[in-house]
Amino acid sequence: MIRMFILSEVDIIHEALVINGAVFNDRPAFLGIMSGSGSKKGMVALESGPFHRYQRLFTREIMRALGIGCVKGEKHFTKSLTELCQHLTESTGRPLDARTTLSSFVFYSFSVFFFGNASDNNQALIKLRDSPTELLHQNPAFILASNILPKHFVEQLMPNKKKLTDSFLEIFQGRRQQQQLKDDTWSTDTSLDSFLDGILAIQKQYMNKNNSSSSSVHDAGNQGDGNHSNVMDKAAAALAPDEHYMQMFFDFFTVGAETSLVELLWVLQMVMLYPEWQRRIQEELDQVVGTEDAPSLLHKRRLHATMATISEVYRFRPVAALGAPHRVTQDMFLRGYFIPEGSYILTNIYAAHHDSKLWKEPDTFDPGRFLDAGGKFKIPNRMVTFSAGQRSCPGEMWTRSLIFLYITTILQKFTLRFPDNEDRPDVMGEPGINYSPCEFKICAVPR
Ligand code: HEM
Repeated sequence: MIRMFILSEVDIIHEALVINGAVFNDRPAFLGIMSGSGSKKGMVALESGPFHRYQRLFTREIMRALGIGCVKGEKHFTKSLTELCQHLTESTGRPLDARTTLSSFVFYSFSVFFFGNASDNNQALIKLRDSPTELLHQNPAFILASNILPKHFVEQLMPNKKKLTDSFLEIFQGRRQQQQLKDDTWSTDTSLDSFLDGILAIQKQYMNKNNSSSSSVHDAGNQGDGNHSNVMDKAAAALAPDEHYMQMFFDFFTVGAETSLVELLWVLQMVMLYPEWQRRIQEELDQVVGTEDAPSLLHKRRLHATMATISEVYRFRPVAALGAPHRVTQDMFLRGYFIPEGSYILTNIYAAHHDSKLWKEPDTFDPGRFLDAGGKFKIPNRMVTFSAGQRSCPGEMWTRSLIFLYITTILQKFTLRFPDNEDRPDVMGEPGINYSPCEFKICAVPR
């Protein structure tokens, strides 16, 4: 019998995933079956240990080199934001389905970040952009079936996965051919265009190991321990084949693009349900950014109501409400409870964010809780929207940039309203693998 424990308070989540991370950060095997990867490929279902550490290290290094979370990384969003504003302008205030409208732009931002311009001519990715749900959506029954059916049946149930990973491989190999023409000094230190370029640099570093004594993934992971470097080298060797990277791309796409889209939809819905906060955001955008310049991450520190509203949505409606399952690698006591080896752990992020010991009136949407008496934004430190510890979300900075830039760019130019004569969506949303808002329509009225 496998036991499952659900952690529902921020301190306990922290104690398990951060302080006792070595024991609490493995994944249950069923996740590998669900993602079609097994526990030795990709990132989401990967067993804990050196492979996982190595992937996290180079992911962090590539994100840093791409400037994700800083002004340098804003370029990944520019084109999709311009096209979105054009689309909203052309809609002339007519009701638009929020999900259908936003999804293609968010998925496009995602593919630009991942593949740069290399994605522009790939048919499968163009299709993904045009109808993302068609490619990524899987029947929920599949999740149950994947636990009991043999692997080749599961693959037949996931035809979209094959389409997607084939297109990733095509882009990957095409780009590698182009990059092979470049000289050997090309690495993650040089300016990268996309996550894909970062992966190619990592592969090249591995192949040219003798030249990799300057800043490299191996150095980044080496904390003065010769054995550590050795272990990382072995992990690099095991992960060198392309198929590992294809599964990693697949994991990032399926986990990342949908979750960030859904969180963005929550933010939009909340500013429409609470127009007083929408007005406050617009007023401060007018003061701080004006109407001519594009909002930038540099403005974050001066956009207090904006930051407070986004943070309150992260608290109030965390899209990954139950996190992702963990597996315990040895017998353990946590707060007096005995947790046997092999137990599954879920983090109830929703409950942690609605804990009345930490939050006054937790079921009320109130961005004001993140503002001090002078109206300045107070950085929240009791939230786990992106989880915590070695398995915490590697896409956090990308998502935070996306949501900030989308909300500020849209509200600088448009006022969002529900269509007249239509019921407001239920703020409780819809439960599911992702905690999503109910369907709603947007009227974007130019300001
Ligand atoms: C609002 C958007 C997002 C939220 C709320 C979110 C939240 C989370 C949470 C709660 C986890 C589970 C962590 C754990 O197991 O303890 C997770 C894992 C993960 N997320 Fe995100 N995520 C978001 C967007 C993204 C994006 C954009 C990407 C990709 C760029 C991404 C990639 C991943 C991956 C690969 C994992 C597995 C990490 C591992 O097992 O080491 N996520 N995310």
